[in-house]
Amino acid sequence: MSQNVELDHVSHRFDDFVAVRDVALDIRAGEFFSFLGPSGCGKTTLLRLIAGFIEPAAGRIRIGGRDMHGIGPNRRPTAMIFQNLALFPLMSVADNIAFGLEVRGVDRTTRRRRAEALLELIALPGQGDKRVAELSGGQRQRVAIARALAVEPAVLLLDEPLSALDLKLRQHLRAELRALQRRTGVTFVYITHDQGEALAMSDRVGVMNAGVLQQVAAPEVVYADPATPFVASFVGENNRIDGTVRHCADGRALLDTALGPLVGRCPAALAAGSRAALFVRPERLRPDPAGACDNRLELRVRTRSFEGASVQVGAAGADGTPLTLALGNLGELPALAADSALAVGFAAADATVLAP
Ligand SMILES: Nc1ncnc2c1ncn2[C@@H]1O[C@H](COP(=O)(O)OP(=O)(O)OP(=O)(O)O)[C@@H](O)[C@H]1O
Repeated sequence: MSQNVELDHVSHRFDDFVAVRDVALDIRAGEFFSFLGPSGCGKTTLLRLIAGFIEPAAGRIRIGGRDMHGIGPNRRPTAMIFQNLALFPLMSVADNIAFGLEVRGVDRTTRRRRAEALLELIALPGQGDKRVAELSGGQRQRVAIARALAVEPAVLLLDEPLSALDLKLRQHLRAELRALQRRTGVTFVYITHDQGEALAMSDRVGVMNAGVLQQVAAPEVVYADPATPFVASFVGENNRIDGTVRHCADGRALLDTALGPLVGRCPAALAAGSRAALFVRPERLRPDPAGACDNRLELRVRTRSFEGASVQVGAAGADGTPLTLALGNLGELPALAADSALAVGFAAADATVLAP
């Protein structure tokens, strides 16, 4: 059974330092939710607040509608998986998985049965008698997840559980973790500084910076419709062009920039004369010699790097503003010699204009 997690204006401070600032959010029952943000932004603190290792300085946390104030970690319907898995290396895999059940006084036969069912779930059937020390990194990861699921938590809290693994394995386990979450229906609250991980696995992502939750939305929305300049820059590659608002109406803003006038979508109204930044993704810029797009930039090529599926082009405007283009490797690629002129265009609908 899964439950929702309600963060009702939660704040936390360490002495004078505010680590989590007024976070208000309802994580839905059965959702895969990720908190994404740079190191030190308060993700772990938030997870520890939900787990009950620390109590919020202000605000309330409710799980399944129940106020968690004063309820210790082992009495909450949560289980947590840490970065360093803290498995017992010399114990068998089955005993590791059943450890939490043993602590709760569950009898041996039930423990064994439950461990075997979980070994099936994590695709390690019949491996219960192996020692943890005999398993690969990825297998240990799955055992740690099985151990956390053994006590049937309503909410599983995961603190960067893949960060110690190599890239290939991490990518493989992303898909597995996602499938496991779907199969069990348990609410997953995942924290990571890896945006690829958060985007690939989550139903919704909460992007954090300096203790503040900046945006909560589906991965596609966070990528295509960033709510703040921080989200626009932190999630994926982005080009930023600063300027002054000439006018803003009907969700569109015209910006005067050193690269000429540019138009983009603006999610929030901007006052004429105010400073703003236009963001456009590298894959949304394309060579546009005929000037067919809403926006046109006259650039000079600086670098060209062939990356297999795409070619990354580093370029700059007359004022030195750096821009990156990602051209899909779909046909003949332009030669783009260093220092050659390059006219680039993009659609207004593909650019977001935000107040700094
Ligand atoms: N026990 C503590 N005492 C004092 N300051 C702390 C304590 N725990 C965390 N902090 C501070 O609070 C801020 C948030 O820390 P937190 O561990 O939540 O960040 P994080 O986003 O999880 O970072 P990372 O990805 O590096 O783990 C940091 O600036 C950190 O130095």
